[in-house]
Amino acid sequence: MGFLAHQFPNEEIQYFEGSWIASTLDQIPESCFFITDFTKDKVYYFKEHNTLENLSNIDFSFSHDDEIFVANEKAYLNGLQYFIDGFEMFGIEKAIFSRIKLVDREADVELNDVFVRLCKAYQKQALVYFVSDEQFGSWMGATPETLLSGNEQKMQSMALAGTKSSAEKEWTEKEFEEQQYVVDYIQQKIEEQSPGDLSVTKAQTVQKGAVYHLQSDFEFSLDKEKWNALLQSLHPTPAVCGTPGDLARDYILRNEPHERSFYTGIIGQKKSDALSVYVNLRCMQVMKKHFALYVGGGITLSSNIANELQETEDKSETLLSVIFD
Ligand SMILES: C=C(O[C@H]1C=CC=C(C(=O)O)[C@@H]1O)C(=O)O
Repeated sequence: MGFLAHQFPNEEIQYFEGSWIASTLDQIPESCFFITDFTKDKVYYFKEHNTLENLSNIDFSFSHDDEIFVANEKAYLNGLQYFIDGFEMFGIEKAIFSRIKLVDREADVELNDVFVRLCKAYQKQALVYFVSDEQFGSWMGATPETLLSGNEQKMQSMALAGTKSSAEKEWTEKEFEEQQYVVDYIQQKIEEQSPGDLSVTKAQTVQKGAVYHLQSDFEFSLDKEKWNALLQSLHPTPAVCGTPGDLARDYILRNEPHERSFYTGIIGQKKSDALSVYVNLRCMQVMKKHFALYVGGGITLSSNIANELQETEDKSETLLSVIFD
């Protein structure tokens, strides 16, 4: 049996029991909740059987600890230096490098409580979700990054990048540069679909959980027939992949020591007249004995590896603060 619980921003939590069906992004039903991995090779949509009251007393599927590779901090720093050193040779301007942070999952930490706390903490600004199935184990997250949402009147997207841990810190050129890559990419992909009236806001500082980012918002109108094409071409943006996109994608797949799985994939809901689709950030795989938190950061030639490590620690606070309430 598969499970799904979600809370879209400013909506109620909903809990379901049902089946997760393997598919492709082109073939998922017109109305469904779906999740993909980073490469979009693995796509699952949910077929609901029943609604549930909560996630208590359910026999979920969990991955075993030896199913994922976790680099320690020293290995992450060495890997990141090697990653940056290859940029010039491989023509990479920006790419995201990620790591898995493992924390113990004590037997007395109730998953239902963690999920409800996550929903309360991020009620207004994230898609909070829990998915579970024997095909992929259990995942939970609170992602603040809209990929594509809206309806036949107005569509929205978002360029979210650059991170700082406090409001007082100043942004540097590095963060403006990495966010601008995302703005340019999203703008180009939207314009390729010839929308009416595209507007893009200037980068603004926004707080998302434990960290602050630079965010630009896109608003436009687009015929429903073009939604799927835009969704396909938008992901992965340079907020989770890099520039140039194809090179960065291959570079990430060759150089990160772990599989990203659902982290930085797509997650959300399609309906016949509306879309609400996110990039899967600030998420974790719930293992038998651990929570495996996936966190990464945008790397450019001006990145400092110690600062990047700290940034992944800061981002992991979004989930850690609710696991250990
Ligand atoms: C890849 C992640 O964040 C992205 C979104 C916002 C800021 C980011 C950054 O500052 O690097 C990343 O592009 C992550 O949280 O794992």
